[in-house]
Amino acid sequence: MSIHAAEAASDDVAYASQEEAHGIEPRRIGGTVMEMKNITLRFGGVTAIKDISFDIKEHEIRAIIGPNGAGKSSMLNVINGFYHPQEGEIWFRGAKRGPMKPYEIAQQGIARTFQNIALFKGMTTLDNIMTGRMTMMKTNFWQQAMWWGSAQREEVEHRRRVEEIIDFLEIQAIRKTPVGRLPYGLQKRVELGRALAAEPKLLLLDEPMAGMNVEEKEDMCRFILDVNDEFGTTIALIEHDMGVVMDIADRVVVLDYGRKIGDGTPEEVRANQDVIDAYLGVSHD
Ligand SMILES: Nc1ncnc2c1ncn2[C@@H]1O[C@H](COP(=O)(O)OP(=O)(O)OP(=O)(O)O)[C@@H](O)[C@H]1O
Repeated sequence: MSIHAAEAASDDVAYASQEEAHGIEPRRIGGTVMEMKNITLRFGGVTAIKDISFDIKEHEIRAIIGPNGAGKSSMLNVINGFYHPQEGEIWFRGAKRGPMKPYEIAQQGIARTFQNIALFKGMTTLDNIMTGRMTMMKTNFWQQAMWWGSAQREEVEHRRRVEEIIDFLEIQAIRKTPVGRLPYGLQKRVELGRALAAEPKLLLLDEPMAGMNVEEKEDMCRFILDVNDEFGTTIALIEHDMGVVMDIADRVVVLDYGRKIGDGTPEEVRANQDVIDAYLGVSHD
C-alpha cells in the first residue's frame, strides 16, 4: 500500500472497502491483545505514569502520543518489561502478566525498536537482523559450535527468514554493509528488520520516524503499514509527527504529565479539547 493509499487507513470503512475493491482480504481488527489496567509508575518522587488504562486490539496500529515528558517511553518500557509499575495490571493474550524479564517478554512475542537506534554498528545488516532471531534459537552452544544436525537445519531456516525480511524491506543492496556506514533512515529500517526477525505478535516502535526526511518518512510509513497488512502484526508506536500518526493509526491514546487525556480514533482525538490544550501548552494549574 502506498503512503497515499495509507491516508484512507484512518477511516476503517473506506480502508476495508478499498482493499475489497482490489480483491485483497481486508484487515480485520480483532479482540483485545493487551490490556493495561490502572498502571502507575514512579521514579522516586516523580510519577511518570498515573493510573493509566488502555487496550491494544489484534491487528491494529495503536499510537501513543503526547508532549515531551508525558510518559510515552515509560509506557513502552512497561509494556516490554524494562520497567515494573508499582500499581496496576498488565494482561497479554488473556493472561495476567507477573514481573518478567525483557527476554521472557520477547519470548512471548513482543519486540521493539528504540528511539535512539540500538544496532551493532560494526556488524552487517544481515548479521544485525540475524540477532533478532536469538530468542527463537533452540539448539545449544555446543551443537551450534559443532554445526551438528539440528543446529545446521536451524541456522538454514533462520537465514531463510532473514533473507525474506531483507527482501520485504528492500534492503538487498546493503545486506553486507556494516550498519554504522548507512544513512540514518536505512539504519532505522534495519532496526525494524531486526525486530521483525523475532516474528513478533506485538511490535513496539519508539519514534520510528524521528530524524528522518520526508522521503524516508514516507518509506517507513509504507513499511509499517505493509508489516501490519501482510504479517498481520499488531503495532503500538510512539510518534511525534502528528501527520503520520493521524494517517496510519487506527486508534490513538494521548498522555500528558503522566495522565491519559484522550483515547479514540484519530478524528476523535483531534477534536478533544484536552488534547488541543495539551499541544497548545495550556496551563494545567
Ligand atoms: N529512568 C528514569 N528515572 C527518573 N525519571 C524518569 C526516568 N524515565 C523517565 N523519567 C521521568 O518520567 C517522566 C516521563 O518521561 P518519559 O521519557 O516517559 O516521557 P516521554 O513522553 O517519552 O518524553 P519524550 O517525548 O521527551 O521522550 C519525565 O518526567 C521523566 O523525566
